[in-house]
Amino acid sequence: MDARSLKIKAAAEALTYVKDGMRLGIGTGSTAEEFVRLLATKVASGLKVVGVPTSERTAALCRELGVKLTTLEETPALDLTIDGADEIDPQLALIKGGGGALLREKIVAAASAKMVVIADESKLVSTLGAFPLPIEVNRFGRAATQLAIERAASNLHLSGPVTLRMTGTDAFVTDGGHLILDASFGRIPDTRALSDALHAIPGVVEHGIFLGLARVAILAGADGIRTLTTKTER
Ligand SMILES: O=C[C@H](O)[C@H](O)[C@H](O)COP(=O)(O)O
Repeated sequence: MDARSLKIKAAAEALTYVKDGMRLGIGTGSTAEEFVRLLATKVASGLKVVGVPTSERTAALCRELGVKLTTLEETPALDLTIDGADEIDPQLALIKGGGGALLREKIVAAASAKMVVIADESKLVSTLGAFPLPIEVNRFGRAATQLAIERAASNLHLSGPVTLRMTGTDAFVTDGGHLILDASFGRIPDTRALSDALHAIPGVVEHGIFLGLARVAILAGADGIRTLTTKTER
């Protein structure tokens, strides 16, 4: 089965969590887009939901397909967020931000009673970190912020290239107007320690380690769907 078919399978399973009247957080990325497409067909046949999109890209797709949107200002508490991930560990810690949407994704997930992650099973890893960690930083003082990130990582015995994300010859700019540094630290044994250390650096807006947010992971593979849940969800 090809990668897209697996994403569609995971997205279809996630749709079973969506109930009439729900306030949804709607993720970003190729897997989340498959979810939006399936959601839109349900909406067309009468399902009533409103969604907060986690990126301008997702917002545009929702508008195009007729999924009603709201904002966290109008709707500050959400029932359910469905989103993809770049890596998922067995405790459902995540790396996100491969598409640069990590800040809005984390705000939306944190505003939701439940977050369900959808992915193909290749995203499941025993320890996070093979995927370079996206770190969103303010444009001001970027080099100083990068140095502080490298020092904080070194204190945790982590090292590796930290590179400014580019699109062609220009720096990639997030929906919030910030830059992304991709940190290739390799395995991150203590994600909480790195998360706390990064949050303590002025200039770091947010990072792509998601802890304690996802409660369900729907993983599609050649043999079917596997659903992982956190202890609190069982
Ligand atoms: O910033 C982007 C998001 O965190 C995506 O959810 C993540 O990169 C996974 O994307 P995809 O489903 O395309 O692999």
